[in-house]
Amino acid sequence: MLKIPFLDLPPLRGAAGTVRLPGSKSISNRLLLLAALAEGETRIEQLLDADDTAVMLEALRALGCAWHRGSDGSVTLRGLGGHLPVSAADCFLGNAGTAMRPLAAALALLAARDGGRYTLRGVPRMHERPIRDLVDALRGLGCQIEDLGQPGYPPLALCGPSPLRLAEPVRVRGDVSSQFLTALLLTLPLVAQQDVVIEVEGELISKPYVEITLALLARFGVQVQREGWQRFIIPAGSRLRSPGRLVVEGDASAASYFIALGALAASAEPVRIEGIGRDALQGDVRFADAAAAMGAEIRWLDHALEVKRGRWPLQGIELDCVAIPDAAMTLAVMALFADSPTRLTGIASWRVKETDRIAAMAAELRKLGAHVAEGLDWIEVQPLPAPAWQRAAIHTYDDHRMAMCFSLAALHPLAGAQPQALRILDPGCVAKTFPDYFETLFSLVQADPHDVPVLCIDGPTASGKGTLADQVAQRLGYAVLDSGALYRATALAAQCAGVSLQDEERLASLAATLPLHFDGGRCFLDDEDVTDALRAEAVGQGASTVAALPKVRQALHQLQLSFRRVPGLVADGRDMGTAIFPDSELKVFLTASAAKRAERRHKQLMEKGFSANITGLLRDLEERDARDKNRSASPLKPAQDARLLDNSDLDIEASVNQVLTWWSEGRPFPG
Ligand SMILES: Nc1ncnc2c1ncn2[C@@H]1O[C@H](COP(=O)(O)OP(=O)(O)OP(=O)(O)O)[C@@H](O)[C@H]1O
Ligand SMILES: Nc1ccn([C@H]2C[C@H](O)[C@@H](COP(=O)(O)O)O2)c(=O)n1
Repeated sequence: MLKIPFLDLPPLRGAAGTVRLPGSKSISNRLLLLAALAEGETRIEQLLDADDTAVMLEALRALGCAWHRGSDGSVTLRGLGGHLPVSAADCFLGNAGTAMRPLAAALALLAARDGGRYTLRGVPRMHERPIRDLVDALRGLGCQIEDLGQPGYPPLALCGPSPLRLAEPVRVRGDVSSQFLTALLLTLPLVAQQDVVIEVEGELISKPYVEITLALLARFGVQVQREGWQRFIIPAGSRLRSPGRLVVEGDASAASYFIALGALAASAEPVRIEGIGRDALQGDVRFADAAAAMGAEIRWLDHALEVKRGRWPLQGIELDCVAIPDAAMTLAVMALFADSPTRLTGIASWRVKETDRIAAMAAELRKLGAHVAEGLDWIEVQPLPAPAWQRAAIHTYDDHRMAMCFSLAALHPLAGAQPQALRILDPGCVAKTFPDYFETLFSLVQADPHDVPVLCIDGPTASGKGTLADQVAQRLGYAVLDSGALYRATALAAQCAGVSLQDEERLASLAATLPLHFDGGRCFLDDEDVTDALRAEAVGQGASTVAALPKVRQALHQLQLSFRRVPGLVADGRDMGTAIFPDSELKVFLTASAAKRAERRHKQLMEKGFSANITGLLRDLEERDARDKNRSASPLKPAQDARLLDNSDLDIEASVNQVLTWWSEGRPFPG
């Protein structure tokens, strides 16, 4: 997961491969609530593990529901059988509408029936998201609900006891959010000693989400009767009973980004999306039909779909999106790649989501250069001609879907536009529903290696290159190449195989076939973790010796180039800027006095439990400097266009900030 202020996506030109979707948010949070309220134990597999489910799980724990996570990621909940063991709790629900609405209903009804006082709060945006229609419906039933902030919005207190009035139909508006109806449907079985009737006022939106609710209630033994979409009856005696084990299907809204990716960029091999298929419960799966209408070639399978580019350019569509409100955002970005306008209607609910999505979408599409018109419940996007694409920093409004759908704009070279970086601000907001979204995207996309930015940090031993490279890479969301580790691994492998450090041929063949891989910051030769062994001074000296051999350097060249992958690379070594990535955007030559470097290395070795003598270290590093500088093959020296940074008197943070300042200066973004 990327917790960084911005992520620069390089221009992307293709896509292929397989993505396994995270569990559906809507299904996950409905199942969590049902399982917590039901009789019996429920094991939920492939539950979404993201911010919105985390706040739901924490709230359930605060309400007395015991649950545990298995090693396979499943969550098992011990159902409360409709009775809360605590009479008071304060629950923080972040910005999770799928937690706030049904919990408000459940706690209001249970407090009315059994007594108690429960409070529900969220982030500031949650306190701007209307809940009045649900609160009015619950008050109509006799529930006591206190507005703790602005009336009609969270935070709320749900209090009781108070007599419930279940004889008359409960009326709820259905034209703002279907979640109000869902909240009542999920929770009224708790008090259904008699038939309970819900009547919907206004035209119900997002009906497929209500279908999910009804299907999941059926899995918990409650068969809701309905007359069209206006009247629902929860039969007397309904009880929530655990079905035991449930599997969450993949998130259909999240699938939309990969369907669009396939439609835009998969020309040879498809993008295969696993976790939903033909019989998916979620309405957003119908996004695939909209994508097909724009030109995508889609193959439906039982539990997957495969998407390729069909018609190109895409064609604009006019679509009532009332049934696919979340996924519809992706269509607005696809519209840029079409040859006729796209008009999306029936999206009034966008105004009250994580942000005002109509306003946000229009503002950010305009930053890219698009012509956009908007109304109360519609948006119209004109195709973006190749020369009109602008370099932009996309604001994401703490809205995961803004971040995910705008990432597709990095495919602009496919529209013939000038390749340029696209900045996504606050990319970590995807944690709400898809914490690994960007990592997943990177595993599927293709870029021209020369478009993938590289930041080189070269310099003498112990100057702090590795430390600086790691921290800069973390702040940019980029990968790291510790090229010294490749020479160190060659020296270590030679030592283990009894190969002389003068035998250039054998050393080169060892280097060319090194069984080396990196995982979670650790370095492995075959299956052996050699991270610490590589740092031994003797191995460093051996590395310096083998690194002077041209054939060894040649043997490691391609391996180093292969680290240049989307979204970018920070490479540290001696010749990153001079020999391996001479076209890199920023080359830093990092130095510090020999005395400072010896001091730092001494401290570093002592901390790792190696014995070391500072005078010996100073002598060794001066010897190593001399060998690295004076060898004929790629000697240690600053590239002509390198920035020099002497960090003898700079701490790590100051060095990192200096490099990030240089980096930002070199790639300005408007706004
Ligand atoms: N600016 C700094 N101020 C103080 N200590 C630093 C600074 N930069 C790095 N260090 C410390 O110096 C030690 C050596 O740093 P590091 O391992 O990053 O150097 P290096 O240049 O990558 O070395 P090598 O080339 O041998 O791999 C580490 O313990 C690190 O924490
Ligand atoms: N690009 C590189 C990286 C490293 N070396 C050599 C020089 C060093 O003495 C040795 C170990 O590197 P370190 O881990 O200390 O950075 O490898 C090189 O020649 N070129």
